[in-house]
Parts: sequence; structure tokens; C-alpha cells
Amino acid sequence: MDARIRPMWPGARVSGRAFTVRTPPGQHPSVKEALEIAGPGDVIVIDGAGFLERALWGDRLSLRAQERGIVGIVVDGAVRDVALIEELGFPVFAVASIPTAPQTDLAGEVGTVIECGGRRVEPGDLVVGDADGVVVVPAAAVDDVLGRLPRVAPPAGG
Ligand SMILES: O=C([O-])CC(=O)C(=O)O
Ligand SMILES: [Mg+2]
Repeated sequence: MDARIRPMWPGARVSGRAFTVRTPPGQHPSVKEALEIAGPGDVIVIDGAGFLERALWGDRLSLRAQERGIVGIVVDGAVRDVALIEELGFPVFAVASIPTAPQTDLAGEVGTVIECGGRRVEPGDLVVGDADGVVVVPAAAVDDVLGRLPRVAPPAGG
């Protein structure tokens, strides 16, 4: 994903399966819906249209996500409660933080093909994020990519 998408606290790392959401700018209903459908090992990936004037995510949603086994979220948009999210240790990757609340009147879609950070993301793609940002590996390419890892990994003990 492009370099706008950053970890919201130092040391945040995530890897898991994409659970996708597309939401109208600043709108919350589909984010909350995703939270109740996504499950263990999922990373919620939100196409928020890059809108930065309202936060789509915060500490309460992070706590609920942890309860459900969701392993992190990636938002092309803004979040809030970053200090509390860091205390929870929940990995959140987003463009920015802002204290302003989301709106609750328009739904989007969950579980469809979306664009996030300039990349196409399909449900089930592998999402990996760390201090450098986030990459998406298409589900069909995961075996190939993992199969090549031993050749690029440093030697044991090295
Ligand atoms: O308004 C919201 O639900 C987002 C938020 O602050 C939280 O999850 O704590
Ligand atoms: Mg909050």
C-alpha cells in the first residue's frame, strides 16, 4: 500500500486475512457491521476513501475486535484514541488520527473487492504490516510468496 498508510503506534505489527469494508467518507455503520462478522485471524481493511475529517475507529472498537480474535485493522482514512489503542496493543494502520466522531447514517459494503492505500484488496488476501507500512499479497499468490521466503531469509544463527 502507498506510504500514507502508517502504523498508529511504534512497534505495531500485523499479519492476517483481509476482511474488507468500503464505507462512504466518515460513515460508521459498515465498520461496526464488519466488527461483528470478521473473526479470528482476520485483519479488517477499510476503504474509507482517504477521508481524514472523521475517525472511523477508536479504542472501544479495538477492544471489541480483540474480544473477537480480529488481529488488526488497516484504514484508508482516520482513527482516534491512539494512546489507548497503543495501551491495548491492538495493531492499527491508518493515514492519520483526528478526535472527530464518525457519522452513523450511511452504510457501505462488507466482503467485497475494495481499494485501500492505492491497492486492490480482495477478501482473504494476506495483509502484513509493520513499521515500514502495509503490503497485500493476493490470496492466489500466498503459497508462491511463502515458498520463496527461505531463499531470502538470513542463514540460521546469522
Ligand atoms: O466512535 C467510535 O465508535 C470510534 C471510537 O471512538 C472508539 O471505538 O472508541
Ligand atoms: Mg473512542
